[in-house]
Amino acid sequence: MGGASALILRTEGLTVRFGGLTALNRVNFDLQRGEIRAIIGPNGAGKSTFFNCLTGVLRPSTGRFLFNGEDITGLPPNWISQKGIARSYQITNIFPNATAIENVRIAAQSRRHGWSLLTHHRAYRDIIEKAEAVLEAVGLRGKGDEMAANLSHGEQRNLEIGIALATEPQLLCLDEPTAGMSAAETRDTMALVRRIAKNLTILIVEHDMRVVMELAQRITVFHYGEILAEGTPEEIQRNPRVLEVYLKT
Ligand SMILES: Nc1ncnc2c1ncn2[C@@H]1O[C@H](COP(=O)(O)OP(=O)(O)OP(=O)(O)O)[C@@H](O)[C@H]1O
Repeated sequence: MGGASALILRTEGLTVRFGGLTALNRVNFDLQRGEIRAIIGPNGAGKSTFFNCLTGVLRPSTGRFLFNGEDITGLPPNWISQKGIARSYQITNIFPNATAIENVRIAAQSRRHGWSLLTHHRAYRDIIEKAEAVLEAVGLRGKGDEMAANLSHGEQRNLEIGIALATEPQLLCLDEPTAGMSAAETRDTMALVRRIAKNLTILIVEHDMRVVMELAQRITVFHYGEILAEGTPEEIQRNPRVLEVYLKT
């Protein structure tokens, strides 16, 4: 059989130290292509540090990670983005004084090398079409000309997902995508994540357990920078170690 391997991401002994503090300790983590995986764990467990390594914001102290079999440890964020890993941030990453479509278009352009408006009309048309498709995918059809600052909180969060999607990732890392959302917005965003998950692999850090249990196919639990448990939502919910250190707190 041809085609890409089932394994999209593997970390090997990923370790991050901040002075005397070990934020990630020899983490070995495998992610299958097409999965929706949640990472949970108490405050300070290392979840953000893990995302920061995968997106090139942080260089691990030791260990490495492979994306599609290629060691891309320590590459700068823009190179990692080119390889196909995108991240939607918890803290807003949008340009508030640009329109929704401009926000997505700028991200889509970052995918193209040597892009020039004057010489590549066709490419420009493609980019606009791409940006419109992305807006539609994140439920913002018809909002393209609105200033990002004027969108509701939920719409802004979905626009952030759109900005990440516009870079055409294979792996999308979502940082608390439903934080601060109303119940209705949370439901919409969960539906959105399910829709986009048909075409890519999703890694999600989320504190809202209902969201995690409903969305994720598998869950990895971090605790003090190590993987404490991994399994289906059902397995994690009845794992005594998880209950002890995490769900009860
Ligand atoms: N830049 C930094 N310098 C020093 N210590 C840091 C730095 N970033 C994170 N830490 C520490 O590393 C540990 C892991 O932090 P991290 O933010 O990865 O946890 P987390 O699981 O994402 O927590 P939360 O759920 O609160 O976001 C914590 O003890 C934190 O204080």
